[in-house]
Amino acid sequence: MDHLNSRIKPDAEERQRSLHVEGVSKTYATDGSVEVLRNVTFDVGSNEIIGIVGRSGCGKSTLLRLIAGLDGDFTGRISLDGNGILGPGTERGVVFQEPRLFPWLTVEQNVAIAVHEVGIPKDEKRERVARNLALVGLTGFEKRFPHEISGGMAQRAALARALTSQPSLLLLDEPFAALDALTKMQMQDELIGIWQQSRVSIVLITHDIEEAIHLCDRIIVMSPRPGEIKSITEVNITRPRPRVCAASSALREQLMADLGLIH
Ligand SMILES: Nc1ncnc2c1ncn2[C@@H]1O[C@H](COP(=O)(O)OP(=O)(O)OP(=O)(O)O)[C@@H](O)[C@H]1O
Repeated sequence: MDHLNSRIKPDAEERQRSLHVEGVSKTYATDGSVEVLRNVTFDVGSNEIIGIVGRSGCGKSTLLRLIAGLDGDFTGRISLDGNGILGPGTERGVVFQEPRLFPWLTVEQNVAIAVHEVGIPKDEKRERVARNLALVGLTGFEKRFPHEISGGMAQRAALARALTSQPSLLLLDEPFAALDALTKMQMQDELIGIWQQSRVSIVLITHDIEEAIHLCDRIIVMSPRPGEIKSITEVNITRPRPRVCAASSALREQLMADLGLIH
């Protein structure tokens, strides 16, 4: 990893490792051979929020799908808490850009899906669903159907569902991209509150540099064709983070340069 600048090198020894991604490469065989990821290596520490930013098509969603266990066709190694990832599992919660709620189920039933198959007593299931709905601010909306709530509330329900299986890692694929600017900022702050309470590790994929700076402990910039890690940058801004400050402006400029948007 010599190409990574020392200012941005993660201090892996000091972090209790949660997710370990090592030398991951991925080629899609559809329509010829497309190399989407090349030799991607990074760690996510316990309770850490890692952001992944990169231009459209650089393989961010593909990488998230591999970590989620939705696609096992890759080379390299991905492990969580020392266990190799062989498929989807309850220790990983995933939230996509769209909430993906079942329209015929209530908010509460949609969230309960996460613990449907898990062998835990009914009372505990009910308690977990209620606790996570409260955590995302949806207490009182349990009986509503998805068409009876706003986009922000639907995304909160998706977050509650992802948290209800008590994952050690949350995988968020542009979770706020479809929301209006004000709801998005509110949800970002709420996510920090949820993270502080649940102490889950988070991998956040985003197009939004400001969002990455506001939320993440470290930010990975990926370069396209094939998707490779260009830089990993530590965000040294104390929480609660101001939306605008000298440090965030400097970081924004650096990330834009890493993305090739400015020279
Ligand atoms: N199932 C597939 N078969 C073939 N090629 C694919 C498949 N899925 C994705 N790709 C290609 O892989 C590349 C990376 O796609 P991916 O969705 O991972 O990128 P991304 O960085 O998440 O993009 P965006 O920011 O636009 O969501 C793209 O060129 C895409 O066309």
